[in-house]
Amino acid sequence: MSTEQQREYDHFIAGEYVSPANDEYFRTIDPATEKRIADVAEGTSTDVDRAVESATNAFQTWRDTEPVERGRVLHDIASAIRNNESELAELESLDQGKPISQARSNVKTTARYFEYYAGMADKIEGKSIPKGASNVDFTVRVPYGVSAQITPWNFPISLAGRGIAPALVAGNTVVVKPAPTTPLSTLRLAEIAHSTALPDGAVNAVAGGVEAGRSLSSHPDVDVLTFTGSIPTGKAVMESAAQTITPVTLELGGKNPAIVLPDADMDTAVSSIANGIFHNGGQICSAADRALVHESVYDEFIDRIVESAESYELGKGIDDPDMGPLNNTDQLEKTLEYIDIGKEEGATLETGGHEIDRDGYFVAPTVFSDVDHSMRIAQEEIFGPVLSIIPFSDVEDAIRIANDTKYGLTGAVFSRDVTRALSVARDIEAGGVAVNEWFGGGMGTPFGGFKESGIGREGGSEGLDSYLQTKNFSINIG
Ligand SMILES: NC(=O)C1=CN([C@@H]2O[C@H](COP(=O)(O)OP(=O)(O)OC[C@H]3O[C@@H](n4cnc5c(N)ncnc54)[C@H](O)[C@@H]3O)[C@@H](O)[C@H]2O)C=CC1
Ligand code: BAL
Repeated sequence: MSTEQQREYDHFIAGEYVSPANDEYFRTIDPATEKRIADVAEGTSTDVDRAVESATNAFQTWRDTEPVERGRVLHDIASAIRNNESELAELESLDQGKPISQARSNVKTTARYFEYYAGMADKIEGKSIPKGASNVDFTVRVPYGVSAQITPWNFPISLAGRGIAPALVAGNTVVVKPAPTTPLSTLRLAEIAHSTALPDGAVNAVAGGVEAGRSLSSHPDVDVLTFTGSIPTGKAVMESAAQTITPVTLELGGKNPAIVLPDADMDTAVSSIANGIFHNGGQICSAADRALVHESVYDEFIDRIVESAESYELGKGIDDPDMGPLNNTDQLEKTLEYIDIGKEEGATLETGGHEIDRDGYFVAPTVFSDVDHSMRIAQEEIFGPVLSIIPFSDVEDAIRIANDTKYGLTGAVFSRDVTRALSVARDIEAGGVAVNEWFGGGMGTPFGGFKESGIGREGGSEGLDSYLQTKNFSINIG
């Protein structure tokens, strides 16, 4: 299959492509050209019912598959992903807008999730509880059943892999609903997963938007839910899940602070924060949204980060620029609106601050300085290439500003004095804090938020815990 040829995508249910129940399709377009890529099945509650039923049927077989065999299948899925790397990366770059080299890296990351969790297949252990000579008491860890996964459009394939791999290795089956503006790579991922010995129906993908998402998150036969996206939709998903007491993992937004202390290595701070806010066009929950910079290095930091922002080349993903377009019109409008808000609030626009005059959803890398932390551009998630720089004179003040939002996802501290950096990092209220780098995580790193940034963790062994429940056995041998 070539991305040039396939112009219509159906749901992937029970091991095959299936037409939508109502025979309706929506269009996904190339955000760099605004031209149609493909028509995609519009998921309704009937399609979700079929997918959940398929996952329920496959659960019986998959749960009883030997753990070591489940691990082998995950390794095979990883190999199949690697064998299709070019096609998947092209699809992702076209549909999402990101530079092709970054799309390739995301596909490799997806394969790595399957490899990482494959190794855990035969290491899912319970424990024994000492209760004396007349009793044996132990726990086992068992899958929930059907795992529903609702994914966003910023890292479509790798976030699908981050959830599907641990769900499968634990013995669950999956229904995944990708975002409507980036459905293609997830549908292909489901197909590729079934080119292995995975039982038909163990991974189902239903395309669509709010209706499909709502049907899935409120489905009575879904046993565990994973959602990545906005806080309002996360709250709606949690409310749905509450009706059936379904456990949820929520990975929501961020307004992440990077604190630059007076003794920071400026090369490291500038390059890390520029990458932290402009990578993927800033469409990352863990982006470096706010730079809190000590007044003694404030002017130097601004000059250097502006120079870096202005060096970014923008273009079509397939031409591998530094930055692609934003993914969709809503995100373009939201970003431009926040740029206007920043100007109205009185922040100083240092560079960027405008749409690029060409087809597609391109916004210039934007830097605001003299931002007061009470401004909306310092409090609300923009999800675009917009950096807010806030000066500080006292480190206690910087920590207070860093924590004064409803979010608590990530943060970073830049200083040559690692002890000092760690003591500041200790006081930042976030699920993950880096020192002298941004995006420090990996497969084994638990990722998730404090406060309204989410519930639960993804990645690492904590990411596996989300897909396992504990069962206790107590045996009287007295
Ligand atoms: N934490 C993160 O990584 C992400 C955060 N966002 C934030 O959300 C903002 C808006 O982006 P959206 O795509 O509109 O986010 P969203 O949270 O509405 O969408 C995320 C996913 O949820 C699905 N969905 C939408 N409404 C639903 C419902 N009622 N029940 C179940 N599923 C539903 C969508 O189809 C998509 O698959 C962005 O500007 C950004 O601030 C967006 C994407 C990823
Ligand atoms: N595929 C990204 C843009 C869109 O379909 O709306």
